[in-house]
Amino acid sequence: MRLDVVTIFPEYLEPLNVSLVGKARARGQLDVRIHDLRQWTHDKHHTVDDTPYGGGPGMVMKPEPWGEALDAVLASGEGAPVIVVPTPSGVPFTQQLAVELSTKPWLVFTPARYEGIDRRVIEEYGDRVDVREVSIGDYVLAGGEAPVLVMVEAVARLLPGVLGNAASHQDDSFAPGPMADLLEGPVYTKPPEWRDRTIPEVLLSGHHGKIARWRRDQAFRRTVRNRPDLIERADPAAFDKHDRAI
Ligand SMILES: COc1ccc(Cn2ccc3ccc(-c4cc(N)[nH]n4)cc32)cc1
Repeated sequence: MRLDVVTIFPEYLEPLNVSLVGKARARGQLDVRIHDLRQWTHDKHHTVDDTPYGGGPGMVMKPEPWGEALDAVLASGEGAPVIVVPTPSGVPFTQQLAVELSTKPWLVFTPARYEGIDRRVIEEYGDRVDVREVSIGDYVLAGGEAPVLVMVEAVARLLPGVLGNAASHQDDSFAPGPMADLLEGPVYTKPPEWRDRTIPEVLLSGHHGKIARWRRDQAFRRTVRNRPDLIERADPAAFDKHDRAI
């Protein structure tokens, strides 16, 4: 997979050089290219913003630099990428969307700042390629770079061979399967006792059936407590009489 990011803060994307994504890049599983939007400005101040038509607070990112940048990026690769535009007003970024994006050969992220990008840029490229406006949550950030870090990590970990243990994402919360739409339950490791706190006996029993049932029970309880909305939207058939008794 190729990932391009166009930003006025290239240094914000440094975390893509470390850990899971950094290792995937080093192994050649990910081709990540970070571009400074200002290289496509032509004035001495490298201007990327201007006042909004119609008035209002803040500034809007000018279309010309983005147009030159995206033309250059799209011309530098084969085929058509999916352009992902982080925005508070986008569709929710979900595990399902992460899975879909992980199947694409090329993603181009356009994290903006100020009050966002001139709408005509979205329209221009929406006429040419698949453009997705995506929100990572119902809270307001100052720009799109943090959402890019979140989305890249969520997508990269789904790529074959990127996660060390292939099973690691198969049991994910929100992934299809018996734990679908349930939150993660509690996890434990050595030592067996820490500050007078011990491990639930069932986890030491070696009885895989009981352990699986206990883990699902814990996940169900945590979901009921922290995300009852996930229970309500789930298929009732997904829960047996034991769950319903909780
Ligand atoms: C209310 O309208 C606003 C418009 C823009 C902004 C600042 N800003 C500029 C670019 C940009 C990209 C993404 C996000 C963002 C995404 C999520 N989930 N929260 N915030 C915020 C962004 C604040 C508010």
